Amino acid sequence: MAAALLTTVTSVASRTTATSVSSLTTAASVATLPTSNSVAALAMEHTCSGNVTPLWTVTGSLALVILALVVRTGSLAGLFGKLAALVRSPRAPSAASAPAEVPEALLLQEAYRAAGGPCVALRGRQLLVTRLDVIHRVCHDHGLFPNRGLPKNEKANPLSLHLFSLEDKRWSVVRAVMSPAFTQAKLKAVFPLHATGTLQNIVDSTIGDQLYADVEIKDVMERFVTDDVGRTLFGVECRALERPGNPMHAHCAEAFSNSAWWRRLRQRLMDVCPRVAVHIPYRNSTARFFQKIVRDLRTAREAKKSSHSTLLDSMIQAENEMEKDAAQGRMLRSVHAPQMFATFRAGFEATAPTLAFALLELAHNQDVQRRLQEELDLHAQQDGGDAGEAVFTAQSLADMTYLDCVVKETLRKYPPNATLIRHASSRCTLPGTEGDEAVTVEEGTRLVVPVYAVHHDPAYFPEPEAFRPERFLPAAESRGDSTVAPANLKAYLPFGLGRRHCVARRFALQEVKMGLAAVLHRFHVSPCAATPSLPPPFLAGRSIVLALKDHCTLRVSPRRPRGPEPSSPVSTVLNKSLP
Ligand code: HEM
Repeated sequence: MAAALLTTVTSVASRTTATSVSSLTTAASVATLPTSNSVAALAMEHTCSGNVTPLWTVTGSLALVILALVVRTGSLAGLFGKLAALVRSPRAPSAASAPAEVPEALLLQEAYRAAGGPCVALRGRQLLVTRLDVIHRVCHDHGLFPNRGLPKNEKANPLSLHLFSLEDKRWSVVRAVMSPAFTQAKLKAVFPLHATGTLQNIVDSTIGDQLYADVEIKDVMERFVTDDVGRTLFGVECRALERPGNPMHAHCAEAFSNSAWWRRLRQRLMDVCPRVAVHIPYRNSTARFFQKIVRDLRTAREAKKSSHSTLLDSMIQAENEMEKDAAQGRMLRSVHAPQMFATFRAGFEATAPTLAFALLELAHNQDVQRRLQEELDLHAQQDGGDAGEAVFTAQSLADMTYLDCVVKETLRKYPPNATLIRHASSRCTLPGTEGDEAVTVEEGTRLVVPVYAVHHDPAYFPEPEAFRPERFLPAAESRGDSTVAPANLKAYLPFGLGRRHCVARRFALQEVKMGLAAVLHRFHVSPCAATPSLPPPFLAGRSIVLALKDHCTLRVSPRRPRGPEPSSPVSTVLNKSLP
């Protein structure tokens, strides 16, 4: 079945474009390279890999860009100044390792620390919101700050129609359709489908007969979440764990990478001239890839070959219910592929890094790892099996307090979405507090919430650079450990706030816990010569996502004898369409 789906997905790509197979190979080869951009950068920088964009579109767009820059800078000299700045930019390839390369989260942290009031003006029409009460006010005021206001061009990039960038009415319709897919009941139903058995087997086979193996854990986790999201949310087997370079994984990796020059140019132009930047055409084999998969899945679902109700089922059902409102039905139909793409990419950009950061910390903090493994062993026994398989029920996962603390502490120290963004829909005033003057916010201003800086503020989380899961223990279980004061928990924002908070929060937590439990119940992790020290270097660039700059290699050794291989619980619904 693995090979079958792989062939399907490849054939989807190969029918799409003559060059897409080789482009997938290229994409596969960058799958383990440092990445950049974000779920949100989906909106800022919707990237697609694949076939070569016609020369005339590139030329035309460049001419347009140059013209717009001349207009904007006022003169040719000004334009050359801007271009020189672009070339000197820390993100230009020639300056890839320039010392000036600072991740955005750290730049915002500097501004946050230096701030004297509740807001600090940033470049362009942006305000950094630094005070907690103002942050909460902004994020909860859906009337004044309903959207993120991210630049987009839906025509040039059909994948941009995902929930993160949708606005107003379209956002509320799609959000209402997606939310029920992440209820407690739905998550319980998909519980047995998590790809944890495959994850254990892959690590196992990497170690083979040796005592240990040095494993690039970031790549393994990216492939795990690709398989996991495929199974649990879409009912498909992606087999990314078994087949590195699998097209689904490759498309996500390529979309997340910053390797193409035109993508870097577009990204730089977003700073200077966003309205022009969004007109630089996108390559869209990734869009066609996801559109084709959605079509195939739709056909399979209609023929009732589905094994369980998926996120896509919810979307199709909602679309069918919109018969009375044809325009809305059409709108929903047009957003299936973007949601699917964004869902896979969110796993890639948020869930997988969380797993990698957690394992990196646990490798460096052996006492924390030991305590967590004691808890895992205890619950595995209670669940009736300790033969080397991670046997956890939904209930035992919910009962593991220390696992919960480890995940919370990981997300505090390394919030994958290191910045929240809101866009002022009209002119308004944020009332001053604690003696500060009120701040007037002009319509169209972007409000920036520096989550990373808040999470590292010792006023809320003492010794913020220490990895101390105990700080999140419930008071009754803290055994004298100092825990976060309830008032300071308002500073904990890994999934955002208000009506635009992460729609998949519960699912993401379940997936991270399942992944961690699977690895640590069976294996022990420790640092090796190639392991990054703490804090690890972060990827630089204009991105709201906090990502590891380099590989994350850890020494992994088995804790006990290995168990039998589990079989797949998911019917491969794409199977019939395979050659
Ligand atoms: C550890 C994993 C994850 C973290 C820490 C995370 C965090 C976030 C954050 C901070 C936001 C912005 C919230 C705001 O602006 O207030 C967000 C939005 C979003 N996330 Fe997640 N996320 C994670 C995983 C996922 C996954 C796996 C999915 C998809 C299945 C997902 C789908 C989304 C969507 C669609 C939005 C936009 C929501 C909207 O605008 O209505 N996230 N996420």
